[in-house]
Amino acid sequence: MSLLEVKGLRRDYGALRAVDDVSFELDAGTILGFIGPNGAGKSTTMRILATLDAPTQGEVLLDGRSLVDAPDQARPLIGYMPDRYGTYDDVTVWEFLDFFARAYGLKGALRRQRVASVMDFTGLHPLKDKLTSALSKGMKQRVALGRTLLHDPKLLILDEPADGLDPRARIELRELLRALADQGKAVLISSHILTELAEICDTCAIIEQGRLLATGNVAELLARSSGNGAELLVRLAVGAEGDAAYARAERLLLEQPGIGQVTQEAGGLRVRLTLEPGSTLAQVDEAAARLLAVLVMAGVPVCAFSHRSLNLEDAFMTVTKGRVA
Ligand SMILES: Nc1ncnc2c1ncn2[C@@H]1O[C@H](COP(=O)(O)OP(=O)(O)OP(=O)(O)O)[C@@H](O)[C@H]1O
Repeated sequence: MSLLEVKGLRRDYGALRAVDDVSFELDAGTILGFIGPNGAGKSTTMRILATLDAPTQGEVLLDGRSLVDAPDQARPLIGYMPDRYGTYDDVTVWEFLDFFARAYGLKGALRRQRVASVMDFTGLHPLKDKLTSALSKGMKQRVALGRTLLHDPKLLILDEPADGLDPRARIELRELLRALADQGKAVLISSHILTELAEICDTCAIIEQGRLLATGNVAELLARSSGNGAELLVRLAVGAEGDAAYARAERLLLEQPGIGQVTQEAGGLRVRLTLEPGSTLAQVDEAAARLLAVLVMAGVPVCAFSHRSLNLEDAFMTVTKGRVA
């Protein structure tokens, strides 16, 4: 049995169906990325899972018990970080965490121990006497994450926690989330930053206009949505031949197996290579090498050739059509 089971969740706001028949499961010790464009229904779903809103229809089981019927019993198991979190300006980091630890009902030595352990885990100890207003965005976000951990919840629901963070703070957040999953927590994280989620998550769920379009691990999503493949960039030293060299290269490429699309751009040719679903990265590399050999042996003046494997962003763009509720 999964820690979290979401079954046929629906949320209507008047005539608008913000969440439409959403079902998924999340196991302890795993991270699920919830991906979707603006207005897709991510925050609405997360608010329901955090017991801050009730579904129009559907069921959510947390540790086997209905979160919809008994939200009070579920709350101690849940840590929720909304997309807009506040920190009070005139309190220190320690005061902020201690205040919320009291709100969670933690008392005496246990409270002190939980606040200290959360500050250790999030690396906030050196900043404990600093005013939260004086912290950087990355550090404020750590304080907010620390707040959600004080009562040691089993399920973490984090709504766009990486939004607005610089690359270093994102990497640090990623490491913290992985450590939390290793401790056995189930983590649900939403984001627009698709490539970030690919590195962070065990599985992903793509949502658009309230409906789940695809779920699975990143490799499965790729295989299902676009097939394994790569995008090649080919630049030519055209010399006297001019644009005819590009036309020649394009014709040659389109004759090769697995080439679905070739577009000419200012920087060269952008080529979509699609392999059998389930192909390995090594097979993608080999196919790219074969194409380069074909071009060179045909006398095409290739001066730059690069390829990148398709990633979650490509899967997302293929699966969603850019529709926003
Ligand atoms: N309280 C509300 N009343 C009416 N409509 C709402 C309410 N909350 C959300 N919506 C609508 O429900 C849809 C889903 O919104 P939601 O905030 O869940 O999307 P999201 O995927 O989190 O988007 P974003 O990435 O922009 O935060 C949107 O069309 C939104 O306008």
